[in-house]
Amino acid sequence: MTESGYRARSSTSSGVRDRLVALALLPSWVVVGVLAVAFAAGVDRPPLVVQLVPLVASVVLFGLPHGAVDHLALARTGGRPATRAHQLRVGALYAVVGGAYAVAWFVAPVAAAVAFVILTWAHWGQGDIYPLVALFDGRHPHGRVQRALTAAVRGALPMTIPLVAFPGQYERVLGWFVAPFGASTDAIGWLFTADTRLAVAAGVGALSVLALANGYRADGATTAWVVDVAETLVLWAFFLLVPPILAVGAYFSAWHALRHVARLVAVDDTASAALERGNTTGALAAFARDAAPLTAGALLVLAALAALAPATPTTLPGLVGVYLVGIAVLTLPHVVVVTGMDRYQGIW
Ligand SMILES: CC1=C(/C=C/C(C)=C/C=C/C(C)=C/C=O)C(C)(C)CCC1
Ligand SMILES: [Fe+2]
Repeated sequence: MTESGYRARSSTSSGVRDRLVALALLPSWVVVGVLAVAFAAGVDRPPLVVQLVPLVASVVLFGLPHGAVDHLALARTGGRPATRAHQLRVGALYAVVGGAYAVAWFVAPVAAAVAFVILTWAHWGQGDIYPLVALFDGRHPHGRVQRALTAAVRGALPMTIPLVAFPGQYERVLGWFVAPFGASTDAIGWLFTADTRLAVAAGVGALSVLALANGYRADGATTAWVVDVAETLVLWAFFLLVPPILAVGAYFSAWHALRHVARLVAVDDTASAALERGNTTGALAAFARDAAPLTAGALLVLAALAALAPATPTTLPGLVGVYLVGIAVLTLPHVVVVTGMDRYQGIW
């Protein structure tokens, strides 16, 4: 255990840490940075099919697969073998928790959609704490309160800044979520008004300043704090400038999922041994092998959901909407697993 409370596996040597930064953080900075600069420079908003490319790609590229190792991840993080009984327990968690949430989409689609945004806020925020704590000096964010503050900010950026900057697109995507279940966004029209957006911008702005200032006050200008400031500013710009379907799709795979994949690599002996030898492809191949069967399984869940929805969509945006509802159902149990990993590693 380190001073930060973070418990690394013994295999997470500093060499592996540097390679994890190169594997997971550099690509995310490049993707987010290049898109932010391009749209700041006045690139035209691309047609919808182009904006959908990252979301469609996330079916096989990091997005969907990042959760498909949950049956192994928790045991590995705890340093225990992922026995068949353990895998069945994780399967049961998915069936019960995911199943209940799937039913909720049919019964109360608008509430389920709002809950999905809040769930993603929490989960994407949670996902950004591990890399900050584990891959730098371990001195920021320090302690539960600071970590919760940082997570609240990180999750808020992808879920609220698009609402501030692109309310029409935001409402449209929420419409894709609920249309297959025969609902519309009329009941939550107030969310997209100028007053609400101003309040959200002010609230998330204040939260960002508070989290970074409190981090500086408590921990000083450590490497992790400097990275946190830079990432927070870049993500603000990214979500303010880049059309949200493109931005959220790119963020999902290149930022959230890739960071989780790095974490999975660090707890897997085969993958981290490959990384230690400088074999990044080998590490990713080990992840891909572990993730392949249940990525295919998740696709079956998505197909079942599309088939059972009262108004199965036939357009690409409509299908992407159902895909994201499927992701919602899979994310709730995934959050339970990741929270377990967080606890094993002393994050919370
Ligand atoms: C696409 C999109 C949206 C929502 C995306 C969500 C909620 C994605 C969740 C993904 C998860 C939870 C992945 C698993 O880690 C918004 C913000 C409504 C509007 C802008 C475009
Ligand atoms: Fe995740």
